[in-house]
Amino acid sequence: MPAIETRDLRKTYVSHKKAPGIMGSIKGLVTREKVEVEAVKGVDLSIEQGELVGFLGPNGAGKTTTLKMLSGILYPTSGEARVLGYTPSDRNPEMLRQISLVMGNKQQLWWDLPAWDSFVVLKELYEVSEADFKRRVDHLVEALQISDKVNTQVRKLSLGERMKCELVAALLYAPKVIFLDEPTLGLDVVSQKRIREFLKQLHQEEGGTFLLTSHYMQDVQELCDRVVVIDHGSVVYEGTLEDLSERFSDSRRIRLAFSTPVQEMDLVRFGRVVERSEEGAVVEVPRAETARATAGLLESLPVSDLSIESVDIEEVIRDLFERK
Ligand SMILES: Nc1ncnc2c1ncn2[C@@H]1O[C@H](COP(=O)(O)OP(=O)(O)OP(=O)(O)O)[C@@H](O)[C@H]1O
Repeated sequence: MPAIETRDLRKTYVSHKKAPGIMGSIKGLVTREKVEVEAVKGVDLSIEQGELVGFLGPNGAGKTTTLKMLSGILYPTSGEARVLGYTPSDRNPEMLRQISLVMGNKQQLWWDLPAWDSFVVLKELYEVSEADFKRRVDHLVEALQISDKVNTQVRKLSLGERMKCELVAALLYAPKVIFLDEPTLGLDVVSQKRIREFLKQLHQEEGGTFLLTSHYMQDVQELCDRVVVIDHGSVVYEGTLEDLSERFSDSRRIRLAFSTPVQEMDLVRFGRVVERSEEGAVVEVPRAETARATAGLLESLPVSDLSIESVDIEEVIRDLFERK
């Protein structure tokens, strides 16, 4: 049985538009214009236990809405969702004890208390035994290198330190399914890297099921075996990042090393020059032209080494979203 499964999952938000000003408020008491936003439009997902899947999409694609439906925060408008065999919107306590949602832009820790106090409250809420709590928190705090921070008021912590404490809070009851919505949002590169390494280690050690959204492609590249791309509420791709690049990239990059310097004008006839130095260059060519351009470069220039690369995955995804 997959850990996460959805069939034709849909969510339409309904709100009411109010005209500006006092007159608008008064008018709104009598007539209100209804506005509907179809945030998720028939999403089918199947994620096996132990998978670490990246959930990608541009702003407003419907990622957070999907994660909220999967964690039982929002009711779907229609369709089905199953997480560990439970229907999330039933909010069965057994399911809630086995899942966790971490949101980079929301916090569950009390602002005015040290993180440790929040951990203790969560321990009671999730009925974690004293021994398990101690073992688990010690392990998480050490892995995230925040042992000297957990007794400081949360509002005095840096963004990265706070996020690490949030992760401890979300994981202290050892959930089996973890939804991570932008866990590295706004963090400096060092904290981002630490969190990535931590998640990788946690996944290796415990083999939980992770569904991760991130706008940082490095998070996705380093962590996820598989990605699901959503746009305007619908899934537009499901598979590996390599296949995504194969399918949606129309070009290839030819990386060259030269035995003697080569001028830019000698390169432009083969394709777009992306980089050039005394020692080498990178030329981007249409995918169908790769063989011809490679042969031409080898024949006419002092090439000492050559390799063909796919275009950076970040660019492929940006292109994919823009194309849509
Ligand atoms: N409470 C709400 N009421 C009305 N519309 C909403 C509400 N929450 C989200 N939306 C709309 O639903 C759509 C999907 O939003 P959602 O937050 O799920 O996207 P997202 O993919 O997580 O985006 P981002 O990457 O920017 O976080 C957007 O058009 C958004 O404006």
